[in-house]
Amino acid sequence: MIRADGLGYAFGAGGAALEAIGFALPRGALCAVVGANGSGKSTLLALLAGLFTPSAGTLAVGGDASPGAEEAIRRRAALVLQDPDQQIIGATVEEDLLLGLRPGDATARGAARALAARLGLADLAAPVHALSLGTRRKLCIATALRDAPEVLLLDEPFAGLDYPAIREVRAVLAANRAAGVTQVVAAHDLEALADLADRWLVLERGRLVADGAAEAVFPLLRRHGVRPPGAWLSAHGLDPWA
Ligand SMILES: Nc1ncnc2c1ncn2[C@@H]1O[C@H](COP(=O)(O)OP(=O)(O)OP(=O)(O)O)[C@@H](O)[C@H]1O
Repeated sequence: MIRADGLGYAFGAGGAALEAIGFALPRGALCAVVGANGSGKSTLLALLAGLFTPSAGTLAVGGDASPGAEEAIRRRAALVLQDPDQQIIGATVEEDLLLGLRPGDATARGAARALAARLGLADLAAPVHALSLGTRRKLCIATALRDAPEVLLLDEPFAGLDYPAIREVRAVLAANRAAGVTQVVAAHDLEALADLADRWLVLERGRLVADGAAEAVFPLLRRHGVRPPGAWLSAHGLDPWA
C-alpha cells in the first residue's frame, strides 16, 4: 500500500528534514513512527498525506507515486494533526463533520452521523470551542474517516488525552485495522501503541535508523532518544529513566 524509496525532504535551503528513507507497508498495517523531537515524524506524515512533494526519491501510496501524484494521494490518505484546533473548521460538531457534503446527500450525511455516534460524539449540536481536547481529537478522527480513506495518518493522537479518551482512540485504531485501513501513527509516548502497532519505524535526525516488529526495535529505542514502553522496560529489568 505504501512504499518509500530513497525518500527525502528539505524545507527550503535548510538541511534535509528527511533523507534516504526506504520502507514498504502492506494494506492494513498499523505502523508507529517514533523518534525524538525534530527527527522528521510530522514531515513524513505530511509526505504520506500528499501535502509535500519529495525533494528526493519516490513515495507510492496505493497506485499513485509522488513526485507527481500528490493530489491523487490526498484522495487516498487523511491526516489527523496533533492540534485539533488547526483542523476543525465548523462551529459545531455536526457542522464540522458534514462540511463539504451536499445538503441533499442523505446517505453520506447519515453515514457521517453514524460514524460520530460510533466515536461517542453524542451531542452533534455542541459548539466545538466547548469540547474537551479528547472530544475535539475524536471529531478530527471522525472527519478524517468520513470519506473512507485507504490510509489514515495520525500525529500524536494520544497526546494530552485522559485514560478513557486514550482507550476510545485505541478502539478506533483497532477497528480501522480490522477494516483494512492502513494506519501510520507518529508518537513520542509509546505506552498506548505498544501492543497495537505491528510495525515500528524509528527516525533520528531525518534518517530511518530502525524498522521492524516490536521485539527487534524496542531494544534499540533508547540509543535513538526514544523511551521504550514501561512494560517492556520492567520485563527486561531496566531502570525506566536510566
Ligand atoms: N516549516 C518548517 N520550516 C523549516 N524547517 C522545518 C519546518 N518544519 C519542520 N522543520 C524542521 O524539519 C525537521 C523535522 O521536523 P518534524 O516536525 O518533521 O519533526 P518531528 O519528529 O515531527 O518533531 P516533533 O516531535 O517535535 O513534533 C526539524 O529539524 C524541524 O526543525
